[in-house]
Amino acid sequence: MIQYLMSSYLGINKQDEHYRHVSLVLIYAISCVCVTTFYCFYNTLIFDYPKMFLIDLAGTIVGLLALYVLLGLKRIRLASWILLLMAAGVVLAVILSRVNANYSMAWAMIIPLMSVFLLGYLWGTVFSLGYLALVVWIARQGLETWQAAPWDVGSAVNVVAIYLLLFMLSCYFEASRRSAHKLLQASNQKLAHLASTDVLTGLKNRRSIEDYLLAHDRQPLFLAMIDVDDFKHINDDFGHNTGDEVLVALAQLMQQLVGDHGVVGRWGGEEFVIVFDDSNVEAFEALLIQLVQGVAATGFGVSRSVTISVGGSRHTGADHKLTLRAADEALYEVKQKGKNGYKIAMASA
Ligand SMILES: Nc1nc2c(ncn2[C@@H]2O[C@H](COP(=O)(O)OP(=O)(O)OP(=O)(O)O)[C@@H](O)[C@H]2O)c(=O)[nH]1
Repeated sequence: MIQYLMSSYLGINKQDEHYRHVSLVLIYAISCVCVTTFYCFYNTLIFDYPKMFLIDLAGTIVGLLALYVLLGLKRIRLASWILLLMAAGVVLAVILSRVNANYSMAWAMIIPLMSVFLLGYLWGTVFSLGYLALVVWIARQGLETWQAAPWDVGSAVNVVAIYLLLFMLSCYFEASRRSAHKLLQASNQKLAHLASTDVLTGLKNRRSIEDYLLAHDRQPLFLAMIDVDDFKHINDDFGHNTGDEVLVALAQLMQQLVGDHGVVGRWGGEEFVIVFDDSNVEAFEALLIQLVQGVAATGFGVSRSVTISVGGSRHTGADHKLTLRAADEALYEVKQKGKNGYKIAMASA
């Protein structure tokens, strides 16, 4: 339910940096409403206590207000403040009530935890320390609640020490939560990069190119399939490592020629693909000529000419697999006709 409310009202999902913080605020607001509503019934139907009923009713109203501010107005910080002030008020009421002499101060200990979790370090610290000062001041006034544990130096030191310890613990957990989230985000980014990049050339890989085509399914584009001619001979004559170096150099050259007019990817083996971000066929054809001539004119450090065959097709967004097939068929025709050339398929997909 929490997940559903968070994603539909606030657009926050589990990967979001603020997920844990906001879910805590939401859980807290819902719990407040549930508990105070239960006590509203309890203090009327089971144990008739009109004064407490009114207090419980006020708690329910404040809880609902916090929920509205959080989910309706999307004001997370304001909702956090409302909830924290409500908790601080309840704790003060407990401390000031004469009947709670034995344990009244114990309740103050939830404030440093709640303030850091709900408001973050800065305001959590300000609120927490301000509240500690208020509690100490109340204790110093006597107020007839402290006879059971007199407010002497010893008790003051102990209360302050426990309070600060809880405050530091909450800061520690908040810090570790944030750094764990940062690490997770960094490793997710790294994984996403690895999953979409070709290890040898650093170009986009096949999956990434297909995602790119799917993401541009409404925009007319051109696509080119490129195959290095007789690459097997380069490997056979100069070795696999040199073959790799040629592929890397080819990737760089193609990226340089395409520039920011499109994206270059490695389809697999000695096959590359270019998605040309323009619907102008003349510009696309000019690029293919540049590619074929540019590769043929480059040395690549091997005593053998390196050439490419290119098949192009228009992608209108219908089905990128059809576009790829059309480009592949055009490429096959170039290979059949003697390689080192290009062809643009007439049919478009
Ligand atoms: N060095 C290197 N070679 C690769 C890599 N991937 C595929 N190859 C080689 O590329 C060659 C492709 O050979 P073929 O499919 O016969 O194609 P080709 O020799 O280019 O011939 P045509 O396509 O007809 O021009 C094979 O020898 C593969 O081993 C790679 O990452 N590095």
